[in-house]
Amino acid sequence: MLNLRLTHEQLKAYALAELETMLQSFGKSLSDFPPMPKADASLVPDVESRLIHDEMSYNRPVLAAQHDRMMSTMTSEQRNVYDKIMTRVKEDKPGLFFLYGYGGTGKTFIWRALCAALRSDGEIVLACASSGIAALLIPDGRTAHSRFSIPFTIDKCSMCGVTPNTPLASLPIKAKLIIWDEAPMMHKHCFEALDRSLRDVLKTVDKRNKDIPFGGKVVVLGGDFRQILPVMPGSTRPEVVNASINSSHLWRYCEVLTLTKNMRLLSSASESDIEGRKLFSDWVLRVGDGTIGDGTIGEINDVDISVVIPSDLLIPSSGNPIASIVDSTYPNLLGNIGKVEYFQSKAILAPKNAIVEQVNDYVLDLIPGEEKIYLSYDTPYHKNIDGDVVDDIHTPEFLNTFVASGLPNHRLQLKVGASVMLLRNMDQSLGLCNGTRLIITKMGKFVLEGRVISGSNIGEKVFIPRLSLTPSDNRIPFKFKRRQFPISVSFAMTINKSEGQSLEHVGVYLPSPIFSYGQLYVAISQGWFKNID
Ligand SMILES: Nc1ncnc2c1ncn2[C@@H]1O[C@H](COP(=O)(O)OP(=O)(O)OP(=O)(O)O)[C@@H](O)[C@H]1O
Repeated sequence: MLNLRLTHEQLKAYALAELETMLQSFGKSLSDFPPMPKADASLVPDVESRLIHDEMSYNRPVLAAQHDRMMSTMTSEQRNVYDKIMTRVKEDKPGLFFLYGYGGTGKTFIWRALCAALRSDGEIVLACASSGIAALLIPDGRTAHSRFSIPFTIDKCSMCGVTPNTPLASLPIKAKLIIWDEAPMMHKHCFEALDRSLRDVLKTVDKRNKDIPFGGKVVVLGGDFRQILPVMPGSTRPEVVNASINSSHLWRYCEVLTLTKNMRLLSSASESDIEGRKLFSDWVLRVGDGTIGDGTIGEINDVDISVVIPSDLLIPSSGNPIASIVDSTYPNLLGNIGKVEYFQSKAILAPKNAIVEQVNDYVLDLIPGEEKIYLSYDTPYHKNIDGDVVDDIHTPEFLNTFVASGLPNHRLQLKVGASVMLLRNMDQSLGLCNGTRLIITKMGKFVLEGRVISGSNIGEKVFIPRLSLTPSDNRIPFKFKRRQFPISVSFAMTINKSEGQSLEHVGVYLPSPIFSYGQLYVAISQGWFKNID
């Protein structure tokens, strides 16, 4: 195609067709975004056959070989789980499972084995996870929201964007298995919305499906309830518990499968290492179970308690606690600036954003080189939440002061070599999800260049543009847009943000009490050993 010459009009037509193709795979169309022009229908491939083709175009012999390898190392406990799920799929019977296991027990290993088994046979598996960062670990995993078009504002009557007799409906109809990892962190209404939508879609195949959970599909949820439950700002503990999947009416149909053997521990080389890791891992589990602290067990731990951290895990402070935790977590920092493998597995975790910012500012000051400050452009929406009242009473200066979860700060301070984290899902195929970490390699005026240090595309060079973002925090009573790079500096991060990150060398900085056992568990279970020198 060296001599291919396209006119401006032809280029425009192909670009619109490409955009329409992408939008259709998310159940949307250019016509949903006026005043965008429409695409020429003859240039847009049939969406249904394309979606099916995409889910079946795997290298089947390669997957079959991968599957054989995995089966040969599977433990008997894992084999039991695998067989239960595969038998249900082969029998073509409905099934709802929950695969429960703490970090390192091989849940992802099971997802990979199931995907390889079915895809190498030409079957469709829809694999997703609650967060983008966990979705990257599953082969062709997507976030649950994008996979099933789950609405972001959800209630007990919500439905997903997958509706009967639409191209998107063809995928769940043909799928043999649906996998949903990190289920405990998602609100039960998301699962219930999918349940209702699948019943609706699958009743077009057989009327009886409307009375069967998830329309009769085999659905496997997975995760660890010790970790952080759905994040609901301003909610009480009972409200959060009531929002989690095991409080849903669907839970009574769920068969719980359990993995208990920590496979990450067992990959150790020496006996003494294994012993040390086991002791540490037992302590972590006792924190997760709430059976540690003040010598009490169970219910009493509902109130404020103090957990004694073993003295060999504590970092002695030289008088400046931030300097001590930075030295301990990032030894020889200046000799390793820009090195992907150095930053890949390290982070400092803290319970609150304000503390995280103090640590990040400290580390940024240590790094040599020019510092750039990027200020956001904040504008009010001209309509407020309730209708069409002009909402210009909020000045840009006032909007600049807002700090909200998932929203980059108005003032972003960066240097080449800084470790940063994406705050939005940008491009799953490039591994750019909410939570992906990068090292900044160039700072342009309109674009940042970085190298990926976490997830599926480690080492890849990527470009990050500015985006217009709206805070999703509904405690802010009006709407505004912030145009800024969707990142935050991530030498240190909040414990909530660290969930799903593959970290091995973690410093936990706790100048103020932690909110919950779940948070402490997530923080300390990130490292696989007391990796503090
Ligand atoms: N049967 C097995 N044979 C070989 N390696 C295994 C096996 N099971 C698990 N592993 C390895 O053990 C490590 C931990 O497993 P995996 O990531 O699947 O656990 P997980 O439960 O998903 O953990 P997390 O919740 O922390 O992501 C991985 O490196 C995985 O490849």
